[in-house]
Amino acid sequence: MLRVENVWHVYETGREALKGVSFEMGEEIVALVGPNGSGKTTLAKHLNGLLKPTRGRVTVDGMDTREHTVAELSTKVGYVFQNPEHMFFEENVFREVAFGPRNLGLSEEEIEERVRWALRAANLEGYWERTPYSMSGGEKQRLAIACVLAMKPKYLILDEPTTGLDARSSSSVIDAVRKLRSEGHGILLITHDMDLVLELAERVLLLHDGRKVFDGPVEEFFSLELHDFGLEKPELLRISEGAGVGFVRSVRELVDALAGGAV
Ligand SMILES: Nc1ncnc2c1ncn2[C@@H]1O[C@H](COP(=O)(O)OP(=O)(O)OP(=O)(O)O)[C@@H](O)[C@H]1O
Repeated sequence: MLRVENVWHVYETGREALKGVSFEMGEEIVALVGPNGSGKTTLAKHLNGLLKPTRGRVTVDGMDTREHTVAELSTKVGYVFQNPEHMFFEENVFREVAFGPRNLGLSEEEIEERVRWALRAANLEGYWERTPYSMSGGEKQRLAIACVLAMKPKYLILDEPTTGLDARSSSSVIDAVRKLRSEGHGILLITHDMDLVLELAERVLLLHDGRKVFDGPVEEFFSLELHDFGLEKPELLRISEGAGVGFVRSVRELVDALAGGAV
């Protein structure tokens, strides 16, 4: 369980980026949303100890982040940053994914097993010899996920994992996230993409000016006045509501609902 208890974060500039945020998450897909500057990144960085609370407490499966190093916490919480291409420096995918486990001092056999597993989970089987810089945006995004997964973290933080990707690449990333969820990982998705929230999230956490203003199911989130938070309802929902169908999560559900209504 990731547990955030009444966390305040004040940067050296005096900026109060988090003002008493509390939440918990387990093995689920939670979308962390909110306007620019609302505190999403600041909150996410508390979950793997990159930032420590000014006040309050953060625990990762009972480990207080103040009492553990980022290296220790990174085996529990993996953070995939935005624009991951700047992360790669090895000559091939195998070496890139093996880098983290190698630093853990694991045997060559165990390293290879982890790389194999991580590449499979990220839908990158058969990419061992590829050079990271020759890969597409979607492949790089999945490679970044594989690198973090090879540390076998229980929880994953994904920062805008589909931004800038075409539909096909996005859906590979989405498939990879679903697969991880079904294998017992908890995933925190930081995003401005409301279509992605609708498609993938099980729960939504909305921040506004450093405060948690909503924490609940996706359907309830989309019934909020999202304009007040600089967010837009997905087109799919606007169409389904216009058609009198109500809440749907995919084009397929919309079509089924319309077909059902017509019978
Ligand atoms: N290192 C820092 N020093 C001082 N202030 C910071 C620092 N990092 C972030 N802030 C401020 O803290 C507030 C929250 O920033 P944060 O990056 O957490 O927001 P965000 O919701 O992730 O925004 P975005 O959607 O733009 O990525 C903002 O006002 C930001 O300017």
